[in-house]
Formats: sequence, structure tokens, C-alpha cells
Amino acid sequence: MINVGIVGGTGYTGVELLRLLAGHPNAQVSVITSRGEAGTPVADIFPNLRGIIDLEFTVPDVKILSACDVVFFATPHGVAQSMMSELIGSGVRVIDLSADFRIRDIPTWEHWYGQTHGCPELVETAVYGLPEVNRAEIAKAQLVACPGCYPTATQLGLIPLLEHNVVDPSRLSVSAASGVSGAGRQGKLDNIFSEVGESFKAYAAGGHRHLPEIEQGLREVQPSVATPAEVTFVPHLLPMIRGIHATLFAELTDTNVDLQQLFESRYRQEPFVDVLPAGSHPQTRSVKSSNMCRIAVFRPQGRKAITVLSVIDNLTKGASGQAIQNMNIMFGFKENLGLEAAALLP
Ligand SMILES: NC(=O)C1=CN([C@@H]2O[C@H](COP(=O)(O)OP(=O)(O)OC[C@H]3O[C@@H](n4cnc5c(N)ncnc54)[C@H](OP(=O)(O)O)[C@@H]3O)[C@@H](O)[C@H]2O)C=CC1
Ligand SMILES: CC(=O)N[C@@H](CCC(=O)OP(=O)(O)O)C(=O)O
Repeated sequence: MINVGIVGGTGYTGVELLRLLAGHPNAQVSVITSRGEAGTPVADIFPNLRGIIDLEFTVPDVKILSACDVVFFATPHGVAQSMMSELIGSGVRVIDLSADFRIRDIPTWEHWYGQTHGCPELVETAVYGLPEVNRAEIAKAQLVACPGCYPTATQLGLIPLLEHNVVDPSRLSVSAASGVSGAGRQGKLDNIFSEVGESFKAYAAGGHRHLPEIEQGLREVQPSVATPAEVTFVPHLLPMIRGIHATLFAELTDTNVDLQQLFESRYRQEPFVDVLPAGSHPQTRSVKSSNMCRIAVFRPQGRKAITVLSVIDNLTKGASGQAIQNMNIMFGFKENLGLEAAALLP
């Protein structure tokens, strides 16, 4: 049994970590932090955990966290990097759900996140936690940087095409829509029910902070091509609680490829990527609260322009589920431990 600490326990990814870890046979949460709710029982904030998680929130304290086997950061950008040197120095393994250690180029990170990086020396040591690409490195890592939600759905949908060099990497487009929980639990007027209900909008169309992360990930699976992957990325806000639907557009350079077969063979061994039969359209509700990514690929009218549809739950495969998948890999557990439950329907 490993001891788990969670920094940022009162947020949406924090409560999703608690829900999933409550059913994990090899992990036990021993520390859960909140600055605002220190001393409050977890079940007072999250009634779904009453009788299941018998802990109180405590203020974040590196010394206490250092006694854990693994610490998850479910905090806004900039927090993990402020505590990371001391934690890593103590030998504890860390899984960061924020973007602090995802982007290798520090000036790029500072540009998109609008702050000076507080721990640049550890960025190179972090392993990007997309198991479908980096499983072997994740197993050995002390620090894992979990991918963002949109980058997870997008990369899983485009990687097979780029790995096999069958599309033009300079002509990739992504139109993706997220449920409102993607914006976190801290109240913002833009995200309250009466502001988002019965409406649909794009945002950050001029440039979203997930763009450099998506391009970095796609370029790394195509290290020796002349034209590096370039993506147009437009996110949208959907008036639902959980889920991401990403519609990905690419242009074939090899028109003889069997796309269905390419995707099926790439993901046949993957426990959390499901390639749907030809002609199927994945729905966000088919992955709600599960760690699965469901993908479908189309070549309309047999032309060069192709479309990939990719759905995940932003809080599960897009955040806390993938973080636990990474924990399982790091500690040598079966990869789907604690993550076997089917999606919640209806
Ligand atoms: N929501 C999503 O779908 C996804 C989120 N992520 C990332 O995961 C991280 C958490 O997201 P989410 O759960 O939505 O965020 P929330 O806003 O819902 O929760 C943030 C948590 O962090 C704590 N916190 C805030 N500031 C600090 C600080 N300075 N020091 C210590 N703790 C702090 C808060 O508690 P308190 O203030 O009481 O300490 C709270 O528990 C973010 O980096 C987010 O970008 C990644 C993928 C998907
Ligand atoms: C709907 C919504 O607002 N989504 C968030 C992205 C989700 C997130 O938390 O970003 P990370 O994956 O980088 O941690 C946004 O667009 O900023």
C-alpha cells in the first residue's frame, strides 16, 4: 500500500483524484491540502465521499508531504514549481496535474503562462505523462508532468497519423469543446450556470496556452521531418459539466493508407484508447467519469481531407484518471488498477 498526498484537494481535479483513489486497492490518501479549508473534514465539502474518505484538509506543508510515497499537485499553474525543489530533494515522487513542467522551453512557458518559471532546473527532468507515448520513461520518473485536457484528446487523435507520416504536419486544425468543469471550481462569473446555459461559444481563438503543448507533443513523435507540426487550435465552451469533444482535421499525403487499420493497430494494446468501428461517432457521455479516450476516423468522399473525432472526460483521462494511470506505471501496478469502472450512463 502506498501513501498518497494531494495538494489542492478542494478543486475539481482534487475531488476526482479522491473519488478514484478511494477505489484503488494499493493506494491510500494520507494527506490532503487546502489553504482555505484547513481543519474541515473532506466530506463536509464533498458529500459523495462521506463514509469513504475520513480525512481533514490541512495547510500545504512540504515536510508532511515528504513522508508520502507520491504527491499529486491539483493546483493552479505556478504552485507546484514553488514547492518542487524541496519535495524532489526529499526523494518523494511527484505527479503534477498543472502545466508547470509540461513545456520544455522555458521562455515559451513564460510567454503563454504570463509568469517567471520558479523552478526551471527541474523542467528537463520531468517526463510528459502521456502513457501511450512515454510509458517506459514514466515508469522510471521521479517527476511526471500530466498533459492538459485538450492536449490529451488532440494528441491521441493525431499521433498515429504523424508517427506514420501520412499527413501534412503543417496543415493540422483542431476544433474542440470542453465542459465547464475544465475551468476549475474557483467561481468565475463567465462560468456560472446562467452565463453558460443554452449557449455555445469559442474562446481564445487567437491563441490558447495549450497550443505550444500540443505542438511540442506532436513534434516529438516526428523528430526528423523537415516541417514541424503546426496546429490551428480553437477551443469552445459547452454548457455541460464534464467532457471534451475534439474534432481534428488533417490532409493526407499518402492516399493509399488504410486509416481504420492504422488507428486500430496503433492502439490495440492500449487499455485506455478505444478506436470505434468505421462510421461510428463517439459521444462525450460514453466516457463520462471513465479514463477512456474514444476515437473515430473519417475520410469524407474519399478525398485528402480527413477528420478524426476524439472524446475524453476532461477530469478523468484529461486530468486525474491519467494521473492515476501514471502512478500505476510508476509503482509497477497493473495500469488499469482503480480505473476499471465503465462510464456513467445516462
Ligand atoms: N479542470 C480540468 O478539467 C483540468 C485541470 N487541470 C489542471 O489541474 C490543476 C487543478 O485544476 P482544478 O482542479 O480544475 O482547479 P480548481 O480551481 O478547481 O482547484 C484548485 C485547488 O488548488 C488549491 N490552491 C490554489 N492556490 C493554491 C496555492 N497557492 N497553494 C496551494 N494550493 C492552492 C485550491 O485550494 P485552496 O485555495 O483552498 O488552497 C484548490 O483546492 C490546474 O493546474 C488545472 O489547469 C488539468 C487538466 C484538466
Ligand atoms: C473550459 C476551460 O476553461 N478549460 C480550460 C482548460 C483546462 C485546464 O485546466 O487546463 P490545463 O489542462 O492546462 O491544466 C481553459 O481553457 O483554460
